[in-house]
Amino acid sequence: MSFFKKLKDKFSNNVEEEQSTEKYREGLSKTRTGFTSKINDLVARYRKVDEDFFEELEEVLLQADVGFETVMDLMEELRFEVQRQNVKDTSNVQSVISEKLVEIYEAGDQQLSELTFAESGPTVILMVGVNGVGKTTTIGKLAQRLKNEGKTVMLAAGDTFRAGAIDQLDVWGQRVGVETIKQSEGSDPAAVMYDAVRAAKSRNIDVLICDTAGRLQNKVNLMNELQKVHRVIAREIPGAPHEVLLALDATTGQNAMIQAQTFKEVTEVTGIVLTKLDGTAKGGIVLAIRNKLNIPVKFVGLGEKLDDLQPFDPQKYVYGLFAEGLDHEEQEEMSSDK
Ligand SMILES: Nc1nc2c(ncn2[C@@H]2O[C@H](COP(=O)(O)OP(=O)(O)OP(=O)(O)O)[C@@H](O)[C@H]2O)c(=O)[nH]1
Repeated sequence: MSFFKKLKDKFSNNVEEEQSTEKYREGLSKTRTGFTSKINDLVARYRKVDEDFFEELEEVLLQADVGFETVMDLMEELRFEVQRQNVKDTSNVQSVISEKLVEIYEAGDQQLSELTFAESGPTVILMVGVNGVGKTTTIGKLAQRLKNEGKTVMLAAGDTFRAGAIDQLDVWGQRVGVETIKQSEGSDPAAVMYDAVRAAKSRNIDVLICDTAGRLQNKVNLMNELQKVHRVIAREIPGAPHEVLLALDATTGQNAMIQAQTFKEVTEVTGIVLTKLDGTAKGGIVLAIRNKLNIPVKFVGLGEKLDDLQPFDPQKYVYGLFAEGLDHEEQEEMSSDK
């Protein structure tokens, strides 16, 4: 059975999983036009798997922001696998590429993409990231998702620096139907966090999501502010924050990688939310992040709608990358099963 057929089977008995897989397929359509279609061209042009084919494939992967080291690893494994399975025809290479991409992503701990929750009392999620990457939107979407799961949620307007950030978060809170703890613009973010943590505890809130300011201009200031916020939260709830999620804009490519490096240096990032993956043709950045930073991608933004924030799933991701690259035989195999 082909890789795609196995995946499709896995998700087809569950409506939610099927919808989520569909979101990936829709959200990755730009990447498919930019990256997957180039692979399809390559496959059509070469027919035979040889060294020239590998070299061109390497180039396509590099252009999709997959990242140098990941591409090198992938190419080495592909060469090995193609030989082992005696793949001669390029049309069979896609399935091998897909399998390897998932394998590379999943190397190590597979549970990493799940959120960590407190065993008792409020779970605190700290959202960090520079302005404009979609942090506020992500907080709103995440609040909605957690609420749908039956959890009580509260927001903390910790970005007291950027004009309008507090109101913007508050609007999201109202839209989702959760309370936002806030103070006036320019107030101390640590004081907001203190109020919010106390409120979350006294009201038995399950998850408190805290916004923070994302100024990168001054690394020392950023570090001081985040450390102070951390300290205040941890003093009120030992073990908190349970997650520090870094929001990165997928459309900014190499810049996103640099931001991740900087935040990694100033705070302990536990997961990445990769926003606007639907807005880039270079969706390979997911793999580069995993390989280069060794921080799990926990969520991906696949559009502007509330339910477009999806937990990251490497299998659905790879399905989204190649969804329309299935050959005729595979498509027929799948539709005859319906
Ligand atoms: N297409 C798409 N747009 C997104 C996604 N996430 C966020 N956006 C959009 O990106 C824009 C900026 O998001 P905001 O949350 O407002 O971010 P911001 O207020 O500029 O800055 P921060 O909150 O500081 O990050 C908004 O128009 C969002 O709708 C996504 O996954 N896909």
